Amino acid sequence: MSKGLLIILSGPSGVGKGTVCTALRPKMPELVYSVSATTRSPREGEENGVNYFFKSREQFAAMIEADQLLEYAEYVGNYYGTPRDFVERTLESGRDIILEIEVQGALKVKEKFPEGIFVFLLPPSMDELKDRIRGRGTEHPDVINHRMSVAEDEIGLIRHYDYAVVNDEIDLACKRIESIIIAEHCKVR
Ligand SMILES: Nc1ncnc2c1ncn2[C@@H]1O[C@H](COP(=O)(O)OP(=O)(O)OP(=O)(O)O)[C@@H](O)[C@H]1O
Ligand SMILES: Nc1nc2c(ncn2[C@@H]2O[C@H](COP(=O)(O)O)[C@@H](O)[C@H]2O)c(=O)[nH]1
Repeated sequence: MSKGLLIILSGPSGVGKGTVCTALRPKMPELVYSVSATTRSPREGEENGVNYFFKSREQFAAMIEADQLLEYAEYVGNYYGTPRDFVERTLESGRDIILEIEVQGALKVKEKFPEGIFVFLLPPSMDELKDRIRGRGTEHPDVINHRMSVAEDEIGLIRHYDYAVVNDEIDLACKRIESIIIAEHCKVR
């Protein structure tokens, strides 16, 4: 049996990665979604094991020490990482898996899995990005400013990705990602 595809979806905070993944689920029910570990506090409505595995800094450090993370990064004051076992088992079973992660982590995945499919989600404009992250209403204004300043650097690393997808309209962005995955399955390897 051939291995599944590893799809990495990155892009600046607030561009709509989570929204696009949620919209993609009913369209691509066979696609598996990786749940990350983080030291960030849960937002209202977020559930442990569903949105993230919420960890203390000590617990996260223990996961690093035990080599349980495929990649991890510190992002705007918190740690985020991808549990390794789940990703590896999913790929071995022939299923495709998508990681929704920030850019430093994506570049670490690329070192280990250069055959991964690296997709960068772009906002229609930087003003729209700021409106989206503000409009979500989940972060303190200082954190929004910090995330926006990181966003410029993140977009500067787009050359390391295989595909750039503009998230102008959610349905269109989903279709573009769906088309990329279908095309990657048709690729002669
Ligand atoms: N195409 C779109 N048009 C308008 N609003 C959008 C679009 N996509 C997402 N949004 C809105 O933008 C906000 C941020 O989206 P979302 O939380 O999915 O971003 P994210 O990239 O996952 O952010 P983070 O990296 O911080 O987790 C949400 O309020 C969402 O409803
Ligand atoms: N390197 C990783 N980045 C991750 C992971 N899981 C999520 N993220 C990214 O962190 C930022 C902030 O997320 P938020 O939920 O606090 O808004 C965002 O870009 C996520 O995509 C991970 O496992 N590794």
